[in-house]
Parts: sequence; C-alpha cells; structure tokens
Amino acid sequence: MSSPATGRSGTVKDQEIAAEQEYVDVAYRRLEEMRAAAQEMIKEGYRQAQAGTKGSLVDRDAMVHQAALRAQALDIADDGLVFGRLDLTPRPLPGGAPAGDGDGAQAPGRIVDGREVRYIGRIGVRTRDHDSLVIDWRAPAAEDFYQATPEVPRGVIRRRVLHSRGHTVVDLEDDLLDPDAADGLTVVGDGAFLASLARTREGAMRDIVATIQREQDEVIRAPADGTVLVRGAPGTGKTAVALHRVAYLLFRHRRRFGSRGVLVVGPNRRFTAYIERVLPSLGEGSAALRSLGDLVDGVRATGHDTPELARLKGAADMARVLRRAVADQAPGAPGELRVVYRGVIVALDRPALDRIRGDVHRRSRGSVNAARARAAEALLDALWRRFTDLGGPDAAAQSPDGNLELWSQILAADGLAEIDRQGTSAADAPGKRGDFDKRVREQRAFTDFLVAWWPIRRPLEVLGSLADAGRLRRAAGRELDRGAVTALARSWAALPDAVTYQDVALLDELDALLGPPPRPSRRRAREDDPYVVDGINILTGQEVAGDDWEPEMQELTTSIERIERSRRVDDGVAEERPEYAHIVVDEAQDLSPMQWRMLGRRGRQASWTIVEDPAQSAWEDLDEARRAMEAALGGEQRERKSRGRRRPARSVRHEYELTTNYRNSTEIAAVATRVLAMALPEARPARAVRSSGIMPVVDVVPSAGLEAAARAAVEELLTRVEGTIGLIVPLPVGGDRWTPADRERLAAGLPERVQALDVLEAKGLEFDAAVIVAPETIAIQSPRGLRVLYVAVSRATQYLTVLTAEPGWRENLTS
Ligand SMILES: Nc1ncnc2c1ncn2[C@@H]1O[C@H](COP(=O)(O)OP(=O)(O)OP(=O)(O)O)[C@@H](O)[C@H]1O
Repeated sequence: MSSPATGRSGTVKDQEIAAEQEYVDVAYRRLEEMRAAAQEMIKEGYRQAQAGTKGSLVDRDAMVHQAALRAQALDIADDGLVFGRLDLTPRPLPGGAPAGDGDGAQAPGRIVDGREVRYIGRIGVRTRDHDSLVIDWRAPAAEDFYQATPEVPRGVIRRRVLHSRGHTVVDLEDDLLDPDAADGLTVVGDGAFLASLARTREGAMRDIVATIQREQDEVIRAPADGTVLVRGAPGTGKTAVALHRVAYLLFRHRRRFGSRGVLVVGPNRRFTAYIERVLPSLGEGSAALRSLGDLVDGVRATGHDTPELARLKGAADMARVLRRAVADQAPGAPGELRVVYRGVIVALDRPALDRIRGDVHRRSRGSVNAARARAAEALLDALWRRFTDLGGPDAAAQSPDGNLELWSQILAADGLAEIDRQGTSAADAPGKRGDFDKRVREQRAFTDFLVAWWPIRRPLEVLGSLADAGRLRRAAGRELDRGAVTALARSWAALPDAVTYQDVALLDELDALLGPPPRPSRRRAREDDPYVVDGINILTGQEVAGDDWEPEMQELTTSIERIERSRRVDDGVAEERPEYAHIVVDEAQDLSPMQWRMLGRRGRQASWTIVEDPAQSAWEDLDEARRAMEAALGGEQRERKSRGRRRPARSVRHEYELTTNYRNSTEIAAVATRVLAMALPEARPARAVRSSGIMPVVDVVPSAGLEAAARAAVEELLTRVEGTIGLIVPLPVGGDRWTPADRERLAAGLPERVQALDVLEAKGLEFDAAVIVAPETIAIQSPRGLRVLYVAVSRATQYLTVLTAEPGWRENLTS
C-alpha cells in the first residue's frame, strides 16, 4: 500500500525531498561537465581558426556556432533542470517512436525496485556511458508525464512534480494514477499545482513545462504538418501552449523548422514583450517573435486606429484600392513626353501615356518597380507608332539632320535637357526602328521623363500619397464611399511619422504590388548602354559597377549573421520578405483580412498553429476574416485542386479546444461568464479551477469622478498585491477622453507594476489585479464592444475592481 503523507507528515515529505535532491545533484554535476565540454569545443573552434585557411574558418564557424547553441541550452537548463519523475510498470517504449534530433529522445528509465523510474527535465542529460539521467520534456519518453490519467494511466503508477528554486528542490507534489501498483511508494502533495496558479505575476509570462495538462499536451505534440487550430476561452493557456509547441517542433524537427524558421505573431508590442521570455526559458531562442505592427522590416507601428478606421483599413476591399493606387501615376509625374528624332518632334500626350501605363501595369503585377524597362520599351513603341503616323520615316530619310538646332532650343525652353548631338549625323539606316530607338534612348528628354514618369516607388510613399483625397478617390472605385475616403485620407496625413498597426498590413500589400526595387546591376558600364546616365542605370536606379568591379570577398560569418544579412533593410523596404516553415498566430480572432494576406505571404510553404477565441473578437465580419484566413493557409485553393485525391499534408486541419481556465479565480470567472452571456448567449465558458475567496468589487461612481476613483482603486490594490496591476480604460474614441496622455496621467507616479492601458492593448495580458473603468462605455464603443469588455474582465488572477457610472452595470456584473 502507498503511504499518503499529505498534510500529516512533514518528515516523510522532507525525506522524499532529500532523496530527490540527491538525484538532482547528480544531474547537475553531469550538466556542469557537459557545459565544460561545450566551452572546450568553442575554444577548440577558435584554435582551428588560427590555422588561418579558409577551410578551417568554415569548420570553426560551424563548430563555434553549434557549441555556442549547446552552451546556451545548457545554461538555460540550470534553473529547475529536473521537474518531474515518473514511476512506471516496466514495459518497452512504443516501438520505433521517432527520436527527435535532441538528447534523450528514446531514453528508457532506470529500473528501481522492479519499477521503471524516469526523470523529466528541461533538457536531456546522459551519463558519460550514455545512460539517461534526465529525459527532455519534448521527447517521446516524456509523453506519459503529461498524458497519463487515472482512467488511462499508460503504465504510470505515480507522477511526481518537483518544485525547485535554482538547484534546490523545495517541494513535491504527487499524483497517484494506479493505486493497485503503488506498493511501497510514498505519495505526498498539497495542491501545489493549484497553489502555483495563484502565484504572483511579475509582468512576464513564464513557461509551464512542469505542469502542462493533458489537453494542452495534445496540442503541443500535435502533428507538425498542416494547420493546428486551437480554440479556448480566456486563461485556458492558449498562448502558453502555442509557445511550448514551438519549442516542441524545434526539438523534434530541428532541421526542418530550425533552418527555415518559425514565426510567432502577436497582436501588439506589449503582448510580445509579455511573452518574449517563454521560449528562451525553454532553450529556444531561434523563433522570430513579432507583433502585427513589426512584420514589415523598416516600419514600426506607433499606434492603433479607431475601430471604424481599423475596419476600413482591414477589409479585403482595400487590396483592390491599393492595386488601383499603385497603377495611378506617381505624384509629380510629367503629363507629356516630347522627343526629337532627326528633326521631327514626336510627342505623347496624357491620354496616350495613361494608356501605356495601364498596359504595363496589367502585365507587371507584383513587379511594378522592376517594370521600368518594360515601360521604357512601351514608350518607345508608342513613340515609334506616333512617328510613323506622322509620316516620319520618309521625312527622316530625306533630311537626316533636320532642324536639330531649332528643336534643341525648344526643348531647352521647356526645361527639358538638350538633345545630345553626338552621332546625330551618323547615317546608319535613318528612319528605321533600330536607329529610332537608339537615338531616342540617348536623349535626356527621354531618360529624364522615364525616371519621373515611372519612379521607383516605396510603400510608405504610396500610402502617404493617398492623404490626397482626390488621389484616394480615384483609387477608391466602388469600394469606399465619400466618408470613408475623407476619414482615410485624413489618417494618412500623419505618414510617414505615425504608422498604425493596420497600416502595416497595407504597406506589406503595397510592397507585394510594387515588388522589390530592381536588383543592383552587376553589368559593367558600357559606353553604348543608353540607360546608363552619369554612372547610374536608370532602369534599375542603381550605380553601375565600373571595370574594376570584383566580386566582394565576404568575411566568413555564422549562419545567424547570414540570415540577418539576407533580411537587411533597404530604405524602408525589406530586400526579401522572409518566409517561414511554421507560423504561430496568437489572438487570431482579431486579424483583419488584410493582416491575413500579410501573413499568407510569409507562409506560402508553412505549417501553422492558430490560436483564437472567437468570443474575444473585436472584428465585425468574422466570415470575411475567415475567408482571408483560409486563403492565407492556401486551404481554399488546395481543397479545390485536391478534390477526389488525397489531401496534401499541408492542408490537413487538426482542431482542439482547451476547456480549463487557469488564470481567473472562480470568483472573477463568474463575472466574465456574465459578460460572455450578454455578448454571446450561446458560447460556453471555460471551467475555472481555483477559488480565492476574494470577491470582485463593482463600484458606482459619477462619470466625472471615474479617473479619481480609478486612481484610488489602484492605490488600494497596491497595498494588497505584490505583482502586476492593470488599469484598463475605454478606447480613446472621439479623442477627448481616455487618450494616451490621459492614461499617462492616470499612472503618473505609480510604480512600474501598474500599467494603464486601453481595452485593446490589454488583449492576451494578465495581471494580479485589474481595475476596469466604465464598462458601459467599453460595451458601446464598437459593434463588438461587449466582447471587448469580456476580454477586459478576464485579465485578473486575484482581484477585480470595476468602476461604473451606471448603477445597472453593478447588477449586470454581479447579481
Ligand atoms: N498547465 C498550466 N500550468 C500552470 N499554469 C498554466 C497552465 N496553463 C496555463 N497556465 C497559466 O494560465 C495563464 C493563462 O494562460 P494564457 O495566457 O496562455 O491563456 P490564453 O488562453 O492565451 O488567454 P487569453 O485568451 O486571455 O489570451 C498564464 O499565466 C499561464 O501561465
């Protein structure tokens, strides 16, 4: 029989802790040796470099890089290396479970007293003889730790969680899964897991490796292909699970995901700052973590649009508007082209030029900037046609030099460059197309026109040009009404200084339409290249290399540096848009169609993990966003193509629902459930598991006194909680109250652990205590106001204070 020691015998527990400490000490000693070996490898790499040959530099590069990664992973494991122990009925591992690339993937445990014992930890640790000391939590042999239940024990008799501080085991908690097989096993525990949920929040999310629950583990270990779609109410661990899944994928499929990269996308910068420590604490520093406002290199969103503007900017229609904007002529483009050929003036007027522009655009979608050469050829075609219509070839044949002098003067008077006279007397087939093209291309009148008429455009400049309401109206088509045009044009007057989160998706769309700026030309400057003017190739806008051009000798770099270099920023536009092997999208219910398009371009070959709670969505037309999501995942197309055939791996969908709320106390969850019932009567709330005995407070105060009451509530809470406090206010819609300046004033002089934020900024975050101001305002600020309020009231772990100016809201929230 097992000897339950819970609550009765501190001594038994102390003995158990001491025994575990001995084992943990052995693991740490071995970890120390492994760290020393990694350091030795780094030194060895540098020693090899001293040989100085290229080959040894490459070896050094690889060796130092690998060793540095290893050393980093070992350092990270230093805190709480071992956190779990399984005692199992001995049995073979499920045959041939694929081993990961990492340590300890298939390590069996040790046999002790007829039972198999496995220790689970942050990384795999083996003895010098390759016996397993600690199994990596992501390895197949660790699955039982998370998956076993009393109903399906999977051979597990006892599961033990070790709580440590640094290298010291401070507490234990056991689950007895198979009492019949537990003879002689001690079982201790006092609800440490639930207690850990009530811990103080320090403002940054922490990893949950030691306490991942079964339904969460299923998501973490879900297949690597296709799309994993995770739904769950606030606090069910969606974000935590998504991040642990990244660590799992990188461990089990290091080659596939490590080299092509994993992108984690969160709604805003505050959120990415909140979660940024989780992956490094799991030893994974290689995933790119970006907010929706930081996905385009060289651009940084500085604020949010009002819900109304956000809806306009996020709608799928905007893609058509931008396509038309790109096809419109650039600001300052000349309206007429005049060249002289052998004494004949040939001109194209605005309508003719517009037709040419339209034609070239139709053929150059996605590469508008690179189409300047095509535009030049189209202009030459049109000029030639015009010239032949004028009977030019005959005239030119009769009078090779014509009245060149006269036309030079006319051009100069118009501010156009003088034509180059050199070679004009050459008589090679005057009046023929080849001669015509050559001589026209040589004229500054032509080349200067080309540069101004088909400029290399940048996304920020194009979007900024739409601050001109006339220009935006031309691009708007039927997609935008008058009011929308005015509102949007006004919002873009702030560019390029104030880019919003929604603007970033539009900039990415524009970048995709414009294409990258033409590649630097490696063509040598040739005397006879008509498009090289003053050492610049005007088709590409790049300086042309001279005769002394040599391929650059690049210093050998680590692979990380090379990746960085390939994503270098040029003038606010990424040279190459990075594509990823896996993309994690958090708070996906809030992505607009335009944002989905932006992500789709980064994951054309990717598998996806999408995490969402439709009940928290601030987006009005979920169907439109859903269609955009499907398009981003490539689902729609592939479904059609694969009809009747096996679905390709990429389009496979795995759906999961998380059902337990680990954040809110049951008392706070009850308030959230009331708001959910108002927002979405048919929705199912998650089950909260921890009751605190602390009742939420709803106070009614006059509207004018809300700020003072909020300040007082925060000051009071500061005396009650040690951790973070969120002061959550309505959006600054209308612009006269709850502005960023107001929020700053509200938090002025308060400690850093108090954050004053608007309801949308609070998405995904959590606090020990939250003060929600004016729920009545939040609820009506946007068509989805009640869902936004639901987000706000589900942020706190311990204390919730709501301040309202409407007495009815006390009832709404509490009775
Ligand atoms: N298995 C677990 N063990 C310990 N803590 C957990 C566990 N699962 C979740 N948590 C904690 O619960 C809290 C909520 O998790 P998380 O923020 O991931 O939830 P969410 O579903 O993303 O919430 P929201 O929808 O509000 O963004 C976090 O503090 C997280 O660390």
